[in-house]
Amino acid sequence: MLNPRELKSHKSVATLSHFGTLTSHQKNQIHLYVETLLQWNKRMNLTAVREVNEVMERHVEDSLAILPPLSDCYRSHCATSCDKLSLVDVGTGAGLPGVVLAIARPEWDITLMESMNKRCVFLEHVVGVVGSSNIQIVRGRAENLGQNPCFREQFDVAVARAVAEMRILAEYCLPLVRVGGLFIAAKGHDPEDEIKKAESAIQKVGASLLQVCSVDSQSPYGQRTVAICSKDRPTPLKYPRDPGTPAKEPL
Ligand SMILES: C[S@@+](CC[C@H](N)C(=O)[O-])C[C@H]1O[C@@H](n2cnc3c(N)ncnc32)[C@H](O)[C@@H]1O
Repeated sequence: MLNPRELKSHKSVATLSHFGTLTSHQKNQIHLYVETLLQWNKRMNLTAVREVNEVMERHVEDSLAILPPLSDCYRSHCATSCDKLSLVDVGTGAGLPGVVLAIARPEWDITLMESMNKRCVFLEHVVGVVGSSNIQIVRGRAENLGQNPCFREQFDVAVARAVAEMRILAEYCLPLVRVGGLFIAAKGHDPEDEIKKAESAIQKVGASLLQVCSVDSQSPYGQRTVAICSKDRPTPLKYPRDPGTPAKEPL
């Protein structure tokens, strides 16, 4: 079993700037999460990353790096504090960034949305191991859940990381966000072309692009950026379209 001392002895932990801001209880929860992820990864495909340090840098830091721009933008754009908010992580996979955000912000209500059953089984297990009571897991496709009144326009914030290109993400995520809320897409370096192509899709689902910001230029795995959209008006009922729509083109 990994313990915090073992992790601290790795050189690269010194560069884990966001992780360093967590309490020791939260760090322990992250260690349990990473350990369980790597154990389960031996028998199911959850991540291509195999080493603890790489999981910490690529996945944990990448997830935590979303928090400063999210909090800043929420405070300024939504004119309210982000002490309490509801957040949905669309296409969470192994729980990224959702589980990490739930650990870092135990006062937020986090919904993990994932279409693959076996990944949801892992999520149920790891949430129990970590002991986070602020997480709910919803199995299904965002396109279907976005038409369900239990989820449609119910969240203050939607996030997505490594799920699809921005045009597609706009249709998956923005119908879930309440008017006045935010959608945050975690992207790699140079997302400008992808974001430009998505402008019309973002507008069609009732939103606008607020900002694209670089969040961590120090990462050894390349620059991280987040694109932030604000939900300005209700999404027209025809969106999101059914995933079975024949020959569906991105918006
Ligand atoms: C490449 S993985 C990325 C997972 C995670 N967000 C991460 O950053 O590691 C994409 C995940 O999104 C899920 N997914 C793709 N399309 C989806 C949809 N329309 N609704 C819900 N989940 C979806 C897939 O099943 C997969 O687990």
